[in-house]
Amino acid sequence: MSIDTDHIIPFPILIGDIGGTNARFAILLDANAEPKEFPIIHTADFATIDEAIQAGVLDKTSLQPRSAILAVAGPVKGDEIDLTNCDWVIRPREMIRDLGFEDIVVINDFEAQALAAASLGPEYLEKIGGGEIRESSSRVVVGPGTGLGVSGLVHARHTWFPVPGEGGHVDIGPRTARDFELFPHYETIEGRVSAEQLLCGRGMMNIYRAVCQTSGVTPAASNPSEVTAAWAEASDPAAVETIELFVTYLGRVAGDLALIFMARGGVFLAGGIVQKIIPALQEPRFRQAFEDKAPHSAILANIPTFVITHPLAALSGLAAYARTPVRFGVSTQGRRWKA
Ligand SMILES: Nc1ncnc2c1ncn2[C@@H]1O[C@H](COP(=O)(O)OP(=O)(O)OP(=O)(O)O)[C@@H](O)[C@H]1O
Repeated sequence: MSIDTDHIIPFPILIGDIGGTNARFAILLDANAEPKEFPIIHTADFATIDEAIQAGVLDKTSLQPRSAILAVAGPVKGDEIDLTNCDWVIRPREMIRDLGFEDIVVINDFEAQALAAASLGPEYLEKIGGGEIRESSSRVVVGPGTGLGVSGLVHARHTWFPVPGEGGHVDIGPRTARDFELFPHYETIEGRVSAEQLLCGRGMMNIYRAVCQTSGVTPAASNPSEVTAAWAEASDPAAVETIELFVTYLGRVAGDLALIFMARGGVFLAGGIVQKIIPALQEPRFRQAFEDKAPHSAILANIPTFVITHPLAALSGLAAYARTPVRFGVSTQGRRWKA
């Protein structure tokens, strides 16, 4: 990985977190200012990202951003960046020409989550279980959302290096007697139960259907929010078991990822779903699954786990990077365009 030595990104900087459903924007006037946030934009309301930026940001302020740092769900390759789960295509050269930017950087949304995990204060972290952060040790971010995002975060030479990967697609296997009943009922991807098959919105429904099937009950909930609502009200035993299994599997996978990165700096759970099930994560089963890693249970017991509770975590990670890019080893090679 080669690191761009040209660290200066000129202010004011537009930062944007472009998800499948929502796009969130803010402008940073300078390195010390708080980001000026704009109302969340539904991607479906605009045909192109350029129109969304024009109407949702530029028309609403007299500030003219000189640069943009955008985080997108999907791989950043070439001069035309397609977004997963949304029709927008990012064409940085056209944005420079039509919207007046001088400098555009596009990174992956999970790298932005990793930047947040490196920079958020304790007021935005809900601790689950024991262990203490070891400063300057590696960290891991795991985020069940539309898919299962994973990123490592390595500290070296006074710099945080996000390590984007496809860790959400590792295998997950049965452990308990109940797992052995359920696993044959889980929908697979080409015959495989990958972590993402269980740990995302779609994955929650996969678990729920298998629980209903093996318990001989008709599913009452038809989407993840109905499952979490029924769990919160304790109105549907299958939904309650689904969330218990969801947090157990999340603990199992988070523990594996912590071992891989030797993440003594902590494991950070990101995304909208975990924020809705914090009480379930606070019950012992999440940490039990996380620490159940013989012969290394003692190591895991000392690794802290957190839910990121910041409502705009990716944007806050981008703001930290925009303020002092030199603190972060974000490779911009092939992902930066200048006028
Ligand atoms: N109340 C809820 N409880 C559980 N899951 C939910 C709830 N609301 C939405 N979801 C699920 O969360 C997933 C979306 O996750 P998240 O909100 O983290 O967004 P994302 O993947 O970052 O995408 P985007 O940024 O495009 O909105 C979807 O699968 C959705 O069904």
